[in-house]
Amino acid sequence: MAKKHILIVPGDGIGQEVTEVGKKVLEKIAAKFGHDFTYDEALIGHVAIEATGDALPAETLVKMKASDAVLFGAVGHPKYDNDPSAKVRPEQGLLKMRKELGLYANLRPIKLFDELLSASSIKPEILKGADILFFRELTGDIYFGEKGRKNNGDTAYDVAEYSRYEVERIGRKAFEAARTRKKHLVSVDKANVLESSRLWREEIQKLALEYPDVTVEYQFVDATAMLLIKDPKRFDVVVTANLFGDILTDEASQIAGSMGMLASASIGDGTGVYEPIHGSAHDITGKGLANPMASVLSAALLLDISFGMKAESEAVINAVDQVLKKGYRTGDIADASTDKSLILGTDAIGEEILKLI
Ligand SMILES: NC(=O)c1ccc[n+]([C@@H]2O[C@H](COP(=O)([O-])OP(=O)(O)OC[C@H]3O[C@@H](n4cnc5c(N)ncnc54)[C@H](O)[C@@H]3O)[C@@H](O)[C@H]2O)c1
Ligand SMILES: CC(C)[C@H](C(=O)O)[C@@H](O)C(=O)O
Ligand SMILES: [Mg+2]
Repeated sequence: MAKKHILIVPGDGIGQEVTEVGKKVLEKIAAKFGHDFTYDEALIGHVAIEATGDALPAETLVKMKASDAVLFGAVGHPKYDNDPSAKVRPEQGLLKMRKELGLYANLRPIKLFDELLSASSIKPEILKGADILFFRELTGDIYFGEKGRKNNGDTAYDVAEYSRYEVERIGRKAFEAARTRKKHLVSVDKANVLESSRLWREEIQKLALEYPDVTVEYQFVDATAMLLIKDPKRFDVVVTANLFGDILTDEASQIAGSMGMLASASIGDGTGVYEPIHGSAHDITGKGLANPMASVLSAALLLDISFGMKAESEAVINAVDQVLKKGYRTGDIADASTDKSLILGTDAIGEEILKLI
């Protein structure tokens, strides 16, 4: 029996809807395996701005640091997306959280459940067996460099910056993971153009000497974008910078069938944060249509990585697999062959998952 304190941070839009299902899954696991999980909740994003004027209130950060793990939903609101001049924005809360908690490694597993082979727009024979683990650097790059306007506001800039230390620590995590998998690592950069990428490549090359058992392939990001779709099975572990990782993993979500299937773990030296890779999806908010599996699978990563609970984590993944095997789908992973009566909403498919844990 383990005692753990989990902070639930649903955020905005469908973040609220899917995180509720993720939390229920954690409650079910605690009941089934006899753990004592306690929960608290905190604000981030648009809902936090509305309540406090701040996208990451100090109280939320204090609660995050005091918890054993955080289950996070999403942030964002169309009000800000369509107003580039807004000074306070929901996404600032997410970025500040990552920086303040030192969450430099974002693990994004791209795992295709066999049942979803036909849900992807990529041909099944190209997809079958695809299984990729992305290591996206999360606290550096153009996201956190100097930014501003000059020339009376007519020119804008964002600086992409990496230190050797930042590349080395994410690189090491990726090499260690590659060792436990197929011993093949792809490092993605734009070293033919960017100085920060040239430093990235130098550091990965240095690390490679320490991991002679791992084969390293260096790719330029534009080629990776193409190869992911052409031949996803050629990838096993991928390590890349913050911005490239953001873009490539949304693309790679199509290998898994939908954004609604992709979970992630943001880890560093302190509390880990577990978050779907998708956003607040205001086009479907409030309609009960969101696929909660990314949140459920994020809860599985939380159990495995932060709590070392392998059996519990597998029980969650297995429940998702069984629900898919039974033919249940949310709209985003349904296809022309899906029996309409098996297309469920967020809560209903959540209930099916809970029944199988
Ligand atoms: N980690 C985060 O909090 C995060 C991530 C991405 C985007 N955002 C924010 O979210 C807002 C919307 O951004 P966007 O539209 O570019 O990206 P999005 O991920 O919210 O949505 C992209 C598309 O995928 C669909 N989708 C996403 N998750 C789904 C799910 N679980 N089930 C079914 N369909 C799903 C949406 O309906 C939409 O059509 C923006 O404000 C953006 O800044 C936040
Ligand atoms: C909302 C945004 C700041 C965020 C990012 O770019 O990191 C999102 O796209 C993600 O992938 O978590
Ligand atoms: Mg993203």
